[in-house]
Amino acid sequence: MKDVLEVRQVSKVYEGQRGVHQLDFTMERGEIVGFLGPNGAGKTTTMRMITGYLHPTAGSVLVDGVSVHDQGRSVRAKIGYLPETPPLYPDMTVQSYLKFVANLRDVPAREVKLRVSEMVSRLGLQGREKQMVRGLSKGYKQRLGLAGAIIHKPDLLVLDEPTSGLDPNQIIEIRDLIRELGENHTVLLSTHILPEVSTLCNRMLIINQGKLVLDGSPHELGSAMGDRFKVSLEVKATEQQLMDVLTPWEKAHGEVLTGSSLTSTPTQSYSLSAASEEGTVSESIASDASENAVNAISGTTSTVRVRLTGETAEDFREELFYLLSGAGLPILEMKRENLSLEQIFLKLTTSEPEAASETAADTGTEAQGNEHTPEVQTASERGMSDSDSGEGSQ
Ligand SMILES: Nc1ncnc2c1ncn2[C@@H]1O[C@H](COP(=O)(O)OP(=O)(O)OP(=O)(O)O)[C@@H](O)[C@H]1O
Repeated sequence: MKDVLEVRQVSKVYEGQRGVHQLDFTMERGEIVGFLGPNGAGKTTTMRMITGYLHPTAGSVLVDGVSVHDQGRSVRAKIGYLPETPPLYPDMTVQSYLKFVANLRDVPAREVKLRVSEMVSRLGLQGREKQMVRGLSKGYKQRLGLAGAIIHKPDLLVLDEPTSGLDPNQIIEIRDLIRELGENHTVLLSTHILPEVSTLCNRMLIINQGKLVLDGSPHELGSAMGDRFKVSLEVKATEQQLMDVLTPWEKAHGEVLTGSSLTSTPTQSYSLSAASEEGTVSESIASDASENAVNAISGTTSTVRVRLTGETAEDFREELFYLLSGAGLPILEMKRENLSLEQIFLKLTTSEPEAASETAADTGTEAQGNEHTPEVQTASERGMSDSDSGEGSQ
């Protein structure tokens, strides 16, 4: 499929200060791409260069194969842009503003009336045509801004934080609108709201300190970053009973436990280490035979907590459920522990500049193995590593 947008080795330097550095990505027709990054990462700079409002210091931006900066006006007709603060005129009515933008965007004179009424109904502005812009709520101003951004039927829609400052109801409305717009447009959308990316976008780009550090699908990010499937488990069993069942499970995944120490000592933490780095192992076992851990099996049982890591990102919870229930060991709790989008974002954007660039280079802006991703432990990982630190401690 032909790329609607090509961003080729684009850099922007502001008075000696780096805005963005050698950005390189493309967008296919019909994609809704989330553009994420911390404050000052370079999102607005990138969007302004894509839409032709800012000249890159180096590199080029092509829309439908034509350079935005060489072919100016004709290419800009293919682009719709909603800046973070839409350029609305408070003293115009909704209708007169839309007419004004239609003329500005070279909509043929005979089509303007029809196009304005199309926008009014598409963006849910019916009944407000004669209302002054200044009297509109923020949500309706955003709708009007969106109407202005698409009135000339652009191929590519660039939205800079379109839901920023809206209340939760307005956010839902605007997201629904963006989803609808995505049916007919290719959309690049910057946001600080991570769940917005999961619900709206089929792909996301993360930028940090002016460099692209990740390009991938929000749903496959974890596995693309080498995040293997993890669960924590609380089982009503003795450790011996549990490991009788789990050791074959580990072996089936090609792993062998070494140096395991599963002696039951109430309220003490244990660690198991894997035979290899790639280990599919129960990484940490904490036995908590406090008064809450009622002995129930054979009169000698406590509850055992265990954390299992699969070899891959494949979900093994169902298999585990049948395995343990078949062995008569009740699962009291099973919790997935994979990286959330927030944790992935933090991993990629709390790195040092050079680490960030290495990550981009390593991934080729495609997420791959996590060998070079910065080591930022999550709170739960930190918790686990505390107990892990005395490997095999008893
Ligand atoms: N006109 C300018 N002159 C000088 N430096 C600028 C200018 N505009 C942006 N910058 C710098 O370029 C970098 C990227 O800024 P940009 O506004 O693109 O980031 P952003 O990701 O959009 O941030 P935010 O999420 O806060 O809107 C920042 O270091 C910023 O200070």
